[in-house]
Amino acid sequence: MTVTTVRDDGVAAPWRTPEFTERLRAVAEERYHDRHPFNIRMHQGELTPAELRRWIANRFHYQRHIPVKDALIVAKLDQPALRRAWLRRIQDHDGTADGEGGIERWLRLGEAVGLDRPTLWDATRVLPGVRLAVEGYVNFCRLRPALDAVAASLTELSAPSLMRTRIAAFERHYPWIEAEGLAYFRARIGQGGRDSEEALALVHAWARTREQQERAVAALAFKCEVLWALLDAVDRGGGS
Ligand SMILES: O=C(O)c1cc(C(=O)O)c2c(n1)C(=O)C(=O)c1cc(C(=O)O)[nH]c1-2
Repeated sequence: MTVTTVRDDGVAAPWRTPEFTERLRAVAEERYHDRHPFNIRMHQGELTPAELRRWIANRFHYQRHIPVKDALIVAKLDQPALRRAWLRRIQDHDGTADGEGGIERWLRLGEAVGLDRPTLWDATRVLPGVRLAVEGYVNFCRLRPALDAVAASLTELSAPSLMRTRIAAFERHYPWIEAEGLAYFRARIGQGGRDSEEALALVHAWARTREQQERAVAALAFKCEVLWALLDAVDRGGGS
């Protein structure tokens, strides 16, 4: 039970840092897509090759838009040090030259399951629900203040643990996928841990009032829904 302190002016006092952190972590854990039935089936080794290909082709649509939404966040930052830190995320995905970066690693994952690059880039396999979920996330970061957009990225608090589970599941249940194809997930363990700690520090610095703290928690809940809706669409399937 948490006690809500209301000040004399009737405005709820801000949560102290440990309670605020606890609330953010609770959302990132309890509503995270590692609990989605599709991910559970993936981890139990129950996905068919066609289902894995469907997930990889549709998740590419998310991956290719992450640097786009990060560029929208950079445009909201007015300090060189903040922009420098956030620009590194774009570099993680795009690399500094052709043949590098997270998008390249995801394309190689696609090739490891038999999806060629043009098929991933032309987006013909992208399901309507996935398109909407990704657009919802990009537009959220376009239209909301930096606090909300950065707080939404905090799903990454739970991502490193999911990456470890996923790598173990792929090695055990889907040996037909070459180990080299899993490089994307291996790289994300370190990147996700570092990104989420940096984002958490920014959210703590910027959310000074209870209203701002509640906005941050709501932004994170929204992002959990984006990831959940994306997997709902992939789970349901349809199309090729
Ligand atoms: O595979 C996943 O389950 C997963 C989840 C998330 C996430 O929690 O948002 C990201 C990623 N992967 C990812 O690869 C990634 O680059 C990434 C960036 C972000 C973000 O919101 O800025 N989330 C995620």
